[in-house]
Formats: sequence, structure tokens, C-alpha cells
Amino acid sequence: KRHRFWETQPVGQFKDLGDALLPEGPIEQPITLSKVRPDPYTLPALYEWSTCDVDNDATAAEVYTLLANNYVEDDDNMFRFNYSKEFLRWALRPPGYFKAWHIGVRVKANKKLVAFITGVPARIRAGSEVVRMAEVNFLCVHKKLRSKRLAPVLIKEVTRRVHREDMWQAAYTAGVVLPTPIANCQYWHRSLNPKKLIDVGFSRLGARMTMSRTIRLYKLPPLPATPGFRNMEFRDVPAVTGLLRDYLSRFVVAPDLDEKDVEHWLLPREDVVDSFLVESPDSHEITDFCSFYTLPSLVLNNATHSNLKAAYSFYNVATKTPLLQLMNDALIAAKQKDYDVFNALDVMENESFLKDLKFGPGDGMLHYYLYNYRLKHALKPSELGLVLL
Ligand SMILES: COc1cccc(CC(=N)NC(=O)c2cccnc2OC2CCNCC2)c1
Repeated sequence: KRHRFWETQPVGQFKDLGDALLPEGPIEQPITLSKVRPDPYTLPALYEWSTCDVDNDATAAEVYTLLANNYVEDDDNMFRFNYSKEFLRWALRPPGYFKAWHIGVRVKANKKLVAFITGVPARIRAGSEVVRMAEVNFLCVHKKLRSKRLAPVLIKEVTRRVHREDMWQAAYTAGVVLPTPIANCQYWHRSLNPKKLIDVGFSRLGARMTMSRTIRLYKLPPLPATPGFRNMEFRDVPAVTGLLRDYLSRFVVAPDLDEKDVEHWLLPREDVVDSFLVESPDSHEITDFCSFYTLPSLVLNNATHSNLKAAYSFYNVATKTPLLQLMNDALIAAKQKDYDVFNALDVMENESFLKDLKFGPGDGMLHYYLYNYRLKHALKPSELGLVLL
């Protein structure tokens, strides 16, 4: 398949696959900052760049609306991600973020926001190297401006702004295969509200299954099974950071999280991110951790339901409680908070619980990519310790 744009970029090229002589690490070396193009790339005549200040409520609302109407849909165009305003503010303002990396495109004549792309800084370890990278996300072009080759300009512009901050690598995901995935992950869904999922066409009634039998199949107890299972609180940040750093060190690619990162990414925020831990009742030691983020989907063309409330598995560490039991408690917590479905990728050790906890395979894949960084080998999902929003 031709990738006119990606063939011009410092990413693993399909033609290089199997070339064992190519070294692991940066594909292109950094250049002197004064040599990084100082001016933005050229947009088609009618459009202008517009850095989006998501602190500003009106601007955050414009970004929310653009994504709600034009962002990623499932393969059958029945659902569209519906990131909330508060979620976007959280996702775009981690420690050390750059407002300049929240990049919009507006129509000059009426200032309508018609495209968007973002980067946030992250420290990501690839093998033994911790690399400062941009996590690039929320690439969105208004449905009416597709096939104008706007996406390559947006990608070049966020790359230029990342270079200006002396960063030379990036991490991103896509539902499509581009040159060249570092991992190809399968997504899985666990029904929490099977009747609604069937009503909206997300799931289908199994063969020889009645609705009442299906509801019974996915039923969960009202309360978590693990003694000491509770919400994470600010005072838990040091212990959770220790748990996570030890656990994530097992994976080939994973974020290098410090306490400030854990405070931002994992302290509970209502309808944005939920996190729980197990505090041993007698020793008060924190032994386990689980978390999920909230990403609803709009239900397109359905008379009775407009939204699907979905939880996405985030970071989970089990050192004393069996992972199966810990994740079942996460399902119970999500069901208690009225989620309709709990989604997970087959990354980290997720494969070990998916089938037993009655997850079903999704109908697509999520591919992970690194920009300007070559890995000797593509990773199995179980070698990947990175979850993007
Ligand atoms: C149910 O509503 C949907 C609305 C839009 C797309 C999809 C399918 C899909 N593409 N799902 C995923 O990419 C996915 C499935 C499981 C876990 N994380 C995921 O994506 C995350 C991470 C990447 N950025 C989007 C959210 C489903």
C-alpha cells in the first residue's frame, strides 16, 4: 500500500523490516534548535493556525464539539468517541505540558474550528533508554474537509513544535496500519449492561441465548471481593508510584512515571479517571492497584439511547491479590458507577484475565507507533506497558 506521507518521515519503513543491521534507537539525530523551522507550515488559503487554550471554557467547548462531531468512529460507523470537556482538560495538561502543542485550525472567514492535533510530553522507556517523547493524540479533521491532505500538515506542524522544545521522538496509536507498528493490539469488551449493548447494536444476543440468560451471564456481585479494596487518595501517591514503577519495569516499552505523573494521571477525577488500591487490613501495606478512564461513545442513529458509558482499562498492578480477582473488583466498581461496558487491550498481562472475566474480542485492532525511534523487534502486546488515551 502507498503511504505518500509516511514514506517521507523518520519512522520504520516496511522496506526495512527484517534488516537486522539497522540499530535500535533514534532514526534521525536532533538538529540545533535555531535550525528548526521557526514559522508554521503553510495551510490551504482559507485556513489559519489557532493554538487552543483549553483553560478557556469556550475554547474547550469548541474542541469538545469538533471531536464529538468528527472524531474516531467504530468500523461500522455506529459509535463515535465522545471525550468530555473535563477529560480533554485532564488529558492535555499533564506536568510540563505546552499550550503550543494544542494545535487548532480555523476558517479565516468565521473562525470556525475545523481541525485539531495535540501533543503532551512524556518520559517513555524503550528497552533500557528513557526517552523524552511527545504523546500525539486527537488528530481530527472536520468531515467536510477530508481528502484535502490536511492531516499531513497537522502532523508536520505538531512535529515542528515538538522539535522547538528539543524533543525528537513521539508515541501514537491508530486503528489503521501505517509504517510501521511497534505492536498490534487486540481490543476486548466486557458487557456490564448487556441489554443496552444489544439495544444499541454494540453486542448481539448469543446463539441459543435469551436476554434474561444473557443478563444473568454478565451479572456481578454488588461489592468488591477483596478486603481493603478502596479508592486511591492523595496520601497513596508515593506507594502507588513505587508499585507502578516496579511493575512497569517489566515491559519493553512503558512510561517512566514519577510521583507528579502518578498524581496527575491516576488520582481519581469524577467521570474522567477512577483508581483503586488494596490496602492490607492488618499491615496497611498497599499491595495492588487498578484503574480505568472514562470515554463515552455517542450512539449514532438510535432512537432510545444516545450515549454508551464506557470504562477503559488503564494501569493495573497485582502483587498479592490475584490479577483475576483484582480486575473482577474493577468490573464491579465500574458496574456500580453505571458503566455499560469495560474495554481493555491485550497489553501487559491483560490476556491472563480477559476470557475468564467474560470479555469478548472487539472487531478491530489498535496499532502502536513510535516516531523517529526504531526498535529491533516489534513487540508482542504482552511486552507493551503503555496505555494512551
Ligand atoms: C464503542 O465506540 C467506539 C467508538 C469509536 C471507535 C471504537 C473502536 C475503537 N477504535 N476502539 C479503540 O480504539 C479502543 C479499544 C479498546 C481500548 N482502547 C481503545 O482506544 C483508546 C486508546 C486509543 N485512543 C482511543 C481510545 C469504538
